[in-house]
Amino acid sequence: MSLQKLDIFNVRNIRQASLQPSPGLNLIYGANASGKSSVLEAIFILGRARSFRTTHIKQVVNFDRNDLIVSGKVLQQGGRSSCQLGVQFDGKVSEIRIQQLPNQPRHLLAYALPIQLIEPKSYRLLDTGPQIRREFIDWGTFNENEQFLLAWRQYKTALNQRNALIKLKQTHSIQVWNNEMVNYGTIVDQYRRAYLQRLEPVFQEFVSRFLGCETVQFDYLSGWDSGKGFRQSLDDDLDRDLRYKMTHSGPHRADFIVSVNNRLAKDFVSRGQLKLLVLCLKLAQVQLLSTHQSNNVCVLIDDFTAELDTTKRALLIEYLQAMDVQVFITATELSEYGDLSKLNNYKMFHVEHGEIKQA
Ligand SMILES: Nc1ncnc2c1ncn2[C@@H]1O[C@H](COP(=O)(O)OP(=O)(O)OP(=O)(O)O)[C@@H](O)[C@H]1O
Repeated sequence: MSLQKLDIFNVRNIRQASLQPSPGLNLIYGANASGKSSVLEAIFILGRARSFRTTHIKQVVNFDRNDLIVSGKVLQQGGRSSCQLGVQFDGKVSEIRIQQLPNQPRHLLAYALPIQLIEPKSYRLLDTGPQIRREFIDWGTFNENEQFLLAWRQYKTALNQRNALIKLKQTHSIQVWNNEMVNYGTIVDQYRRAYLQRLEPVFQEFVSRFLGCETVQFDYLSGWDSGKGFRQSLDDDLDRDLRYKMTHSGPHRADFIVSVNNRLAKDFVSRGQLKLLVLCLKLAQVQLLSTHQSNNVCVLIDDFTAELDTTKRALLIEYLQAMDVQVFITATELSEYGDLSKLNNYKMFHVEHGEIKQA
């Protein structure tokens, strides 16, 4: 998969731009506030129908306009087929078009253009609550296996029904939803565990390259008391659930822990190491997916590498090239990535006051 053409209208300070990116590395460079991150934001919108910088896409629309459009052509199956994608926001609602068909669901967009984003806030993956780590596992599991989404949706439906009964304190039919939750929740749990098991050795490889000979380990927490099992936990939790009007046990409360040399990573590694660990986690996901389905991910790296030293930056570029994925990376100076002339398949785009030109 690679984005062969990208058209942007009214995304932040970019009024209109058209790019034909390289299927390999794309370096987006320019001064501060020129619009580099906005290019990445536009690509993210094309793959997710939302922004990664704001919860309200309305803020992304150019100040002087009422709507934004991002469209693009994605080459699939090594260029044997292509798919036309479009996302339009008219100030009130977003519309997704796939192959000119209007009102398409978000998950089809996400499958057509899988995006891995690495940006300054990514370090939160190991530093804040579990929601962001569940999203991390689910991104990988979702892209690897379409069955995961089906199981997850059935689980969410059962959870919502159970929560509705709990709020009304109507417990007579709660077992029906407990059964559904256990059934689909167990499937979700198995997919996630299997995914993390495959990811762990790939992560270890990246950690060895970027951080040295540290030993890393994942521990997945299912979201219920493992000694009791899911069903028993639901039964035992009922009083507490009724009191707090919510279901406390289940894969919606899952988490995973990253340990380095048998210690909880977030509690003892330095800020710089934490960022490198997150980088390794994200690269491991990309590597795993691109082994599974050739050239399958579009990687966006925004303002993340500023804190990496020159050697690590060069290493990053080297691995990204070896993975054969499409990459968009922002930089204020061209020299930040050293001598790029030895690379194959790269293009540079200069951004100035929202105008983008291939350099
Ligand atoms: N809705 C909007 N309409 C028009 N311009 C906007 C809007 N939102 C933000 N801007 C402006 O767009 C410009 C580009 O922002 P962007 O974050 O893309 O720049 P950047 O090149 O990534 O900067 P930096 O290197 O500092 O991160 C900024 O001047 C910003 O103030």
